[in-house]
Formats: sequence, C-alpha cells, structure tokens
Amino acid sequence: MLKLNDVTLKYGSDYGVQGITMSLELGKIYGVLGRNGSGKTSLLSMISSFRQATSGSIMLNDQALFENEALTPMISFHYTKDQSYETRKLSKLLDEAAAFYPYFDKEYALQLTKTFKLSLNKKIYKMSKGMQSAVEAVIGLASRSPITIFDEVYLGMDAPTRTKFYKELLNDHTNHPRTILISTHLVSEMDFLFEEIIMIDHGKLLLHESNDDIISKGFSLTGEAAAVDHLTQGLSVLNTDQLGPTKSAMVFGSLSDELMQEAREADIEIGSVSLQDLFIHLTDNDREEE
Ligand SMILES: Nc1ncnc2c1ncn2[C@@H]1O[C@H](COP(=O)(O)OP(=O)(O)OP(=O)(O)O)[C@@H](O)[C@H]1O
Repeated sequence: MLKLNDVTLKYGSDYGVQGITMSLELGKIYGVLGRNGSGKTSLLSMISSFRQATSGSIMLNDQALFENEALTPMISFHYTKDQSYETRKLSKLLDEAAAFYPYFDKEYALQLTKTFKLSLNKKIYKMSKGMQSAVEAVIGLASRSPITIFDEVYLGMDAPTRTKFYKELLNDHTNHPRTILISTHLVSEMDFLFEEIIMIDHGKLLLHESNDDIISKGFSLTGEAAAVDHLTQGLSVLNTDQLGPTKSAMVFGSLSDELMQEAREADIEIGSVSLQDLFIHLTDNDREEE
C-alpha cells in the first residue's frame, strides 16, 4: 500500500497540493487527472521523493518514503525534460539507465527502441521533441520499477506513437504487474488504460475511485425539458444542454430504481457519460489566477 495522509506541498506561500489523503493499492494502473495547475506534478514529485511534502506523510508499506534508501529505488519518475544539452547518444543513455534502475530490462529497452524507431547512435539533443518523449517512455517502461510514474510523458508524441506507448504499457503491465501512475489531459484517448482514477482539482483530491465506479455514476437524462428538470431535482447536475423543447442533463450520482421507472414513464432516455465528459464538468469551475 502507498498511503498519503493529509499531504500538503507549499511553494513559498502558494499551495501545490493541499491536504491529500488516499491509499493506493499496489499493482494497478492509475490515471491522475486534473486541469493545468491543479497539482498533478506536485503530487507525483512527492511520491517519487523529488520533493519533500511540507506537511503530512507518505508511507510505502508502512515506512516513510522520503529519502528512504530502501524504498526510493523502487520508484521511478518520468517526464518530458528539456534535452537541449543532452549530448549523449541513446545507447549511452540506456547503459546508464540500466546501471541506475535496479529492475531495468536492457533487452526490453532495445526492443522498444525498434518499436519506437529510435536510433541508438543518435544524440538525444538532435532528436525531435516527440522522439525525446519516446526515449523517456522507453526508459520508463524498461525500468520496470515497482512504482513507475509517467508525468505527461506523451507530450510531443504523434498519435501513432502514443498508441504504441499505450499498447506497450498495457502489454508489459500484464506480463510484469506493477503500480503505474500516469498523469494526463488526454482523457478520452487514455481512459481504457486506467483501473483507478485520481482526480485533482485546485490542489485538492476531488475523487479517487475505480474507473468502472466513476463511469457507473455518470449518466445523462434526455427528454422533454420540464420532465428532465423535475427528475433531476435534488440530483448532482454537472451540465445541461437544451435544443428546442428537448433537454439533456448530465448527472453524477446513483440513479435509484424509482427514478429509473419515473424516467421511463416520462419518456426520458437514460444514457452513459464518458470519463472525459465527467472530468470536464467535475472540474469546471473558473479559477481566479493571481
Ligand atoms: N516551482 C514552483 N514554484 C511555485 N509554484 C509552483 C511551482 N510548481 C508548481 N507551482 C504551482 O503549484 C500549483 C500546481 O502546479 P503543478 O505543476 O503541480 O500542476 P499540474 O497539475 O501538474 O499542471 P499542468 O497540467 O499544467 O502540468 C500551480 O498553482 C503552480 O503554479
């Protein structure tokens, strides 16, 4: 178990994240979702011991994580770096990754360079942004760290490359189960990867639930406007759209059997809602930037 208890990170007087408490079961793939500046990187950088929490505790298997020499080798943090000064060749970088990450599989890394069409003889700074991201993805996958963190590592990758990354990630997770945390804005494209969702909003934990549970709580009610309004009274309505006399309401919560019956009788159609739509509307609040 990875347990966070009331974790806060401050940058001077500003909050990166605030009072986050959650327990993560090991072995799953987690999607860390949040809008720009919501605190995803702040959270992930503390889990990877890149930053120390200002307050609160982060425990892995009941031991404090920060600078714990026995635990930190189990975790790797991958993000798209500025590689303008990285003059090493990919082959050298992989040799160094193999020496650095205790669970690194060099053979798999070499296989991945072929999958992503990366040249081992090419210097990193001479690669395109998408290729540099693919290099980070290769190192992250081949690290096989028991807790592997990808912080928006797809940046700059084109759609076919991202698709290869998702496929590799799922395949390799099946063959070598481990905990993977992936932060993203590309919710509709990546939702199939996630077993659990961690949604962050304004530095706070908005929700942490299984992907299936979240999806089962989102539904749309579409029909005659007055009937939809009547039916949604007292429910958590995230969004409404109206076209002429027809209204559609996006609701988050559970729909009782009585309400379902009422909907049928009022000719109201009950539909499902995607994770992306739920994400957009659950985090839809205008932020005052200072
Ligand atoms: N080094 C820093 N110094 C001061 N404030 C920071 C620093 N890094 C992040 N912040 C602030 O902390 C908050 C959370 O930022 P963070 O980078 O964790 O968000 P994010 O969800 O990863 O954003 P994005 O999706 O845009 O990458 C933001 O208000 C941001 O301005």
